[in-house]
Amino acid sequence: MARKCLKIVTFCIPPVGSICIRTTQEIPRLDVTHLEVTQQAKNVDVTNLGETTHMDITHVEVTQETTHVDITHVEVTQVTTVMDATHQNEDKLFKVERQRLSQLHRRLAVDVEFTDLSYSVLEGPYCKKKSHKTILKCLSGKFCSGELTGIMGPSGAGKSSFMNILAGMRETGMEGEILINGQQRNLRTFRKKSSYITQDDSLFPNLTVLEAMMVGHLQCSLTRFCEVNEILITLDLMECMHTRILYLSGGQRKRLAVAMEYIRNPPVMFLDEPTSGLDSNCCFQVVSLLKTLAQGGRTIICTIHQPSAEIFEMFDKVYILCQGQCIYNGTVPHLTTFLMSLGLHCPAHHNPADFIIKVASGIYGDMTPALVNAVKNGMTLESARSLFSGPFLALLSPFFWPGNQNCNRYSVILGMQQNKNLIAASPSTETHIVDLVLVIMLTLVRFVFHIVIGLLFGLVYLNIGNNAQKVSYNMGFIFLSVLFIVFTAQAPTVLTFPLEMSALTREYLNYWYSLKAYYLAKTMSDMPIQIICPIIYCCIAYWMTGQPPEATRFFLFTIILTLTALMAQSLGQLIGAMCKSLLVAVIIAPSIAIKASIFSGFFVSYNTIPVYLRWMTSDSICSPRYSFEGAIVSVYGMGRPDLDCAVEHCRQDKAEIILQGLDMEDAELYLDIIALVIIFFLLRLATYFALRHRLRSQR
Ligand SMILES: Nc1ncnc2c1ncn2[C@@H]1O[C@H](COP(=O)(O)OP(=O)(O)OP(=O)(O)O)[C@@H](O)[C@H]1O
Repeated sequence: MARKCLKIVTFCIPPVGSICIRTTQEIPRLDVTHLEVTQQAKNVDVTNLGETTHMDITHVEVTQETTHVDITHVEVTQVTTVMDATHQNEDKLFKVERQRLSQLHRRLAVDVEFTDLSYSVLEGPYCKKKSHKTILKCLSGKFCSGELTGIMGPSGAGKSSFMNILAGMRETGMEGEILINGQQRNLRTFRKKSSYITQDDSLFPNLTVLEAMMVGHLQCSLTRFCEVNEILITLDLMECMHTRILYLSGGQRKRLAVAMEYIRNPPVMFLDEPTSGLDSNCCFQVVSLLKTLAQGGRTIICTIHQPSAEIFEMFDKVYILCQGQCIYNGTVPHLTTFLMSLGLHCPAHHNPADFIIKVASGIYGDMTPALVNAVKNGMTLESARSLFSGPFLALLSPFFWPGNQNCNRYSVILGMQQNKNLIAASPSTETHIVDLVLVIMLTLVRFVFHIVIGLLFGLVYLNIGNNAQKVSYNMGFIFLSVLFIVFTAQAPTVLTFPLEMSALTREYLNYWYSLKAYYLAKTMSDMPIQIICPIIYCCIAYWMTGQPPEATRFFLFTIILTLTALMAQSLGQLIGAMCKSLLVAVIIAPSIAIKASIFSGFFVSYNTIPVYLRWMTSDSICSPRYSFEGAIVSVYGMGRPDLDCAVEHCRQDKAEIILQGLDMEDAELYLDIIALVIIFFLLRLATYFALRHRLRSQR
């Protein structure tokens, strides 16, 4: 057992509670076997200026009554003698994690400083005048690189709002200053440097863990694969590497969300309650991962609800909120000291994290004004410093408060790392292609459905296409074909954006990709199915129902139905993009299609429609009027010869007469095609802007 003499510069002994010892040199994890102190103390906590050090002190002897002494040395032994098995395992795990993750490249150090930060929102019923509600009040502080900072506070204290403001997710209603590395925050640049992991860890459910990790890198290089492997091993996700996200447990999803951001390697990470819903072991894993990331020089800021004492100790700094105000901003070990200075004594063996939440919740009376004042008067970090009076300690004081030092230290170490390629090439095309492959079953169902309905219509309307006595049935077939294509193309796409909105918001606001890239990918990946399905349907139904056996007519009929599918798909996307509620989108979409069908020209001719409603036939861009007209003209127009008729003086054997009956004798097919193409592009454009507006309004 190696014995070592360490120079301890000082330690303070509060009347009750923990003892804080600080050393001048960097030491590895050590166990102190014997330490003479001057007053009874139950909990002993030792920290130093170097790498995090926890000393387990086995014996504390009280020899004299004083509250403040200088100690010149203390006897220590190397690690492992006192630690129990659990501690040993955790320590080992932590070291392995650190070793693994340290192999991944480091990023630029980013310190986030904020001064007099306030945030207010407008609230009140929709119909009445809204009033201002102040959620955050004059918050100031600095979160440094290399630190794991926890934002704590009772429910409704403003933790999430604070994180949203800091991360740049919200701007409206914000006042105050946010500095990044001492410079005014440029939101766009900062968002590229940071990532935000929301509470609901919105992930694309159909990807496997490995696919989710590989997204964004079109070349699946060996290095990339190794990096991903390392992270998955570290996060204990190897076993579920090929499991779809849909089936992951809550803890696995949380770890994957962190891992996915980690692979981007941003210098700043915000996490909204990363441990919510996790068991203690998972919480430990997640927080120790965050600690490791912080030790790699990143700025890690997360909100956390009542952590266990073990997890609480892992935070370098805590920022505690109560009613939107800061009631503590400092290191974990000093929290009890700070509270004591205000007469709040954390009971022995009591978790300080629980204690402060109880204090903030008013269990010990309304302490908020006193705490807020104490923070404003600099008593968080400063308060404990005041215990170390004397010129000698004043000289050494910069060494005692590693928070400030860390900022500089990591800045120096990491400042040389250039932030070259933070944003991955647009991953969305890949995401959606992978997504598409994964929903192959759904695609197959759609293909099969088009074949089955094509056959069904073909059998029901078998060979009626050239029968003059069954013209009305044939028109029914054409109208039903348009309606079938509209519904099958529109229904799945209505759900697309409402279902993906949270994942899209997270990834877009984290600058994984641009909205253009996402939207283009979405459009491109869906398009082949929307084109192939109508073609399959037409190949079956057109010929079975005995429509004119001419390649041109078949070709034009198919084009009209394909354009109809694309238009309906775009309309579905627009409805989905505009509706915040999935339920509303699902109700609105078929209602619009039904409304449009009335004016399609099948149920009622243009001249029969009341004048004041005629605008709906042409101006309503979602109307299948052009589709129906185009399909009818491709079948009955373009100088079609007379139809077969079994009776003499048949009135429906002339194609022109059929068209006249529908007020379509002057209809031009090319105009219908052009109209459908224009509507398609307009709807796509409108969808893009609707999405953009929705994403921007999230800020
Ligand atoms: N847009 C808003 N309009 C009105 N009130 C709001 C709005 N956003 C937040 N609040 C209010 O601000 C307060 C702080 O909310 P916030 O979600 O930040 O709290 P929190 O500390 O994260 O709570 P929890 O721990 O329960 O998630 C709450 O009282 C909440 O009702």
